[in-house]
Amino acid sequence: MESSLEFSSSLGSVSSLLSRHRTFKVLMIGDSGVGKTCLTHRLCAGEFPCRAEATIGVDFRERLVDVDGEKIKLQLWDTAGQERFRKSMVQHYYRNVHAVLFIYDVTCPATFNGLTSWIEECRQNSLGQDIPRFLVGNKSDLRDPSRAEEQVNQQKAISFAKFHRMMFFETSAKLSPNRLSKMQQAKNGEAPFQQDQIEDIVLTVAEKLKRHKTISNISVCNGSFKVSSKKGGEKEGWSCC
Ligand SMILES: Nc1nc2c(ncn2[C@@H]2O[C@H](COP(=O)(O)OP(=O)(O)OP(=O)(O)O)[C@@H](O)[C@H]2O)c(=O)[nH]1
Repeated sequence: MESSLEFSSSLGSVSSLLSRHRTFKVLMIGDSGVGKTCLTHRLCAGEFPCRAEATIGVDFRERLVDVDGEKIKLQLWDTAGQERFRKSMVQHYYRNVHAVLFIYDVTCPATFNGLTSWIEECRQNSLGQDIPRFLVGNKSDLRDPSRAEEQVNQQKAISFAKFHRMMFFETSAKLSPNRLSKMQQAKNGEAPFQQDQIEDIVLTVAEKLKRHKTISNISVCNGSFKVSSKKGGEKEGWSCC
């Protein structure tokens, strides 16, 4: 009896070990309105939220990814872009971060120019080039070739990413590349520029984290926790899926 109990308890611990996975904290940062919340939804749940409100404090979503047979959990921290909603949370944002996604809006150069201050804030909180960092230009569905000079030039963004040793993606949290391509082709009669799939971003981040050598102290857990998920006032101009 005793030995069968021992056997079943060791089976239990084996199955609990098998169901375990490494969890990585990934910070989503950038100016207010660039689409951090929508991208987080899209990356984790595969959909564009019908409503988007200003994030207060922080919200997070998780996504389990299989990388070469290993389950990797990405815990995406959707931070507040508005200073008044992030003040008290900054120290929580930067604790035990494994990767950062710097997000800007391709139709709003001010959000691209503002990236240096986000990089500086990371540096001040001891997050430098030693962890994987990614640059993501969002809202590519809103690109209008006839107004190219009012938008963020893709080559400029690529150079910026190279300079800061980041991987670069340009994408849309709202529309899939296939739909975008057809729409853009119909609109301009020209080939659309390369669009990155949302799924490529998820897999690239997970793969980078799995293989990253300098990341130590990675938490292994099955559960999760929540700091705050309050959302603030509705933003003007949000659109429905
Ligand atoms: N067309 C288009 N609109 C988008 C896209 N991503 C987000 N939006 C819209 O942009 C607005 C802001 O999106 P949010 O995700 O709330 O932006 P945020 O960066 O989280 O903003 P804060 O919480 O204030 O930091 C909303 O109206 C969204 O519907 C996109 O890829 N394409």
